[in-house]
Amino acid sequence: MSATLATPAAPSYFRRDMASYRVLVSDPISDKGVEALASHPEIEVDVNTGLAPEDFLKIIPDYDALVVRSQTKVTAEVFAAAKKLRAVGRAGVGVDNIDRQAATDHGVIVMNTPTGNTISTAEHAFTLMLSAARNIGPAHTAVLAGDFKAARKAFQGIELNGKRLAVIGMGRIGSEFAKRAQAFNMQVVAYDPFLTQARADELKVELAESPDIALSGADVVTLHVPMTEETKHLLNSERLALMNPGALVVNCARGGLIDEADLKAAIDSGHIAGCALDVFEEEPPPSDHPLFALAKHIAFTPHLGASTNEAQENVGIQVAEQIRDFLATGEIRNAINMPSLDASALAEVAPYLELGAALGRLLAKLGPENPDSLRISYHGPLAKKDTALVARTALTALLETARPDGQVNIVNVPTVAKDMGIDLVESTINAKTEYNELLVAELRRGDIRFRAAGTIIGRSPRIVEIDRLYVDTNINGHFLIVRNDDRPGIVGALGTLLGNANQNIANLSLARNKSQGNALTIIEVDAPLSGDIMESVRGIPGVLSATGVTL
Ligand SMILES: NC(=O)c1ccc[n+]([C@@H]2O[C@H](COP(=O)([O-])OP(=O)(O)OC[C@H]3O[C@@H](n4cnc5c(N)ncnc54)[C@H](O)[C@@H]3O)[C@@H](O)[C@H]2O)c1
Ligand SMILES: O=C(O)[C@H](O)COP(=O)(O)O
Repeated sequence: MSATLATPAAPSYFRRDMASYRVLVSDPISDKGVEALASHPEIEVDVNTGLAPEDFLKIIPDYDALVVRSQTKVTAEVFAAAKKLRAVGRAGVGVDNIDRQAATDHGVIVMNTPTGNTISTAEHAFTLMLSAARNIGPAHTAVLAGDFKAARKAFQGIELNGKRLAVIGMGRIGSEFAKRAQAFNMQVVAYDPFLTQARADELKVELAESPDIALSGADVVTLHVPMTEETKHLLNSERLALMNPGALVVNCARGGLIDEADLKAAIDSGHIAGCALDVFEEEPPPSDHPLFALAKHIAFTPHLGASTNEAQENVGIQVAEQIRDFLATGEIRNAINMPSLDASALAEVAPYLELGAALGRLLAKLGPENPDSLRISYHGPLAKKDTALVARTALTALLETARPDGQVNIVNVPTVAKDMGIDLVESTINAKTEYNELLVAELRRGDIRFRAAGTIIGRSPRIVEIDRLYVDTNINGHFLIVRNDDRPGIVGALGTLLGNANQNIANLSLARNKSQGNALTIIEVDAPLSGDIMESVRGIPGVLSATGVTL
């Protein structure tokens, strides 16, 4: 399963220079997903599910990417051990089993597949609501046990027609649940901090301004929010008390959203009729879980919301394609810890990513030490393009000089820069420049400022300005950058010195600062310049400063 990567479409800056990638799939995903990964000639896939945490820790250092569902716990300890890891793909929605901060700190991108299991999960949640309302589970068990007659008396159901349904979390799954409930003639009220009145109108649901308002007088509540510190135990005894007597609770999102002890107490008190749960605070739940003692209006499933062939094929293939494309081309889709950049946006801004990296490396050599900010401005039509990663790329290249060996990358660079006290400031400027589009990078320490700029000519990035002097140079190669008095003979002396040192000159760019009587000379050479050559350059009369830079 390994060979050489096809011609990369992405900027080299996003890829590591390596022959192949190893991907570990540590939770079961569909065969088609595994095939989509393994079909890439450069990707070697190992499917190794159900690993004990200590075994997982032992093998994770060998992998460049990891694919999980909800079982594998990708903790800070895992990220610390996973020195080669660049990406974690979640075949599903919830990422609460992945330590997002640790991933970001270690420069690992985390992606999920947000849409692949929406319908299956909404259908499952809806099925759970119907089951609890009509006692399907307990009645089924009673029939099998020969208690047909008794069960007909015991299992009086709840009709949903006309009942008030509170949907907490009106995202993808919540919205699909609401549509199905409307087909059952339920009155839907929704709470979601990101739900606009226009969207609520479009979905024909009542918009509640708070969870309490949504729950007040509700006959059923269904939860569809992510599990976070803020949403933990969002359904507790106070909120359950707001619901109508005889109400039902449905949860197909995450167990921790409900205080299970409060729920049990509310059911025991008779205020809440029952519950339908696909997820539990602890998974698997203990077999003597207090809620399992209930006899009526209950429906429990073992986290099956996304477990259909259709959903698993969707998320398995999606995650495989996302990881494959990220490793092979740098394309970023559905990332949760950095901006995404799809294939067409990536193709459009790829030359600017290369240019941003070159400007970052240049400023690291020529700009002030101990900078407090890097300012990136986008001029002309570039200002309207998807530049989200250009500034990150420039900042990464700048900081890489201080933190080599892959310690900083486009994922963790905001955190690293913050720790170093460096602000990244971006701006867009519509005013015309000499160039159609211009990318300007300026490094500052207090009042000291140093800037460089570049543009794209054809498809080639060029540096066109250094320290406000116009130049024209390539962005890759070895350069001698000299500040010198603006008088005859200096360029000749530089050429002679380099010739004597057997250094071939590939290109030369000159810029004169007439008002100050000095000039900037940029000479591209075939090989890096040694310390001795640099000393000799600095010794040429009229040379004010000289720096050797490899971009
Ligand atoms: N049981 C399963 O197998 C299964 C399957 C898929 C998803 N899930 C869970 O369902 C959750 C929802 O999935 P989705 O695809 O609809 O996600 P989504 O991102 O489309 O929707 C989540 C919504 O919750 C809202 N929200 C966030 N905090 C909130 C709060 N405090 N109160 C109210 N709303 C809040 C968001 O604004 C968003 O609209 C996931 O986070 C996942 O944990 C479970
Ligand atoms: O968040 C999700 O996508 C669901 O909880 C599905 O989890 P699973 O992939 O472990 O079934």
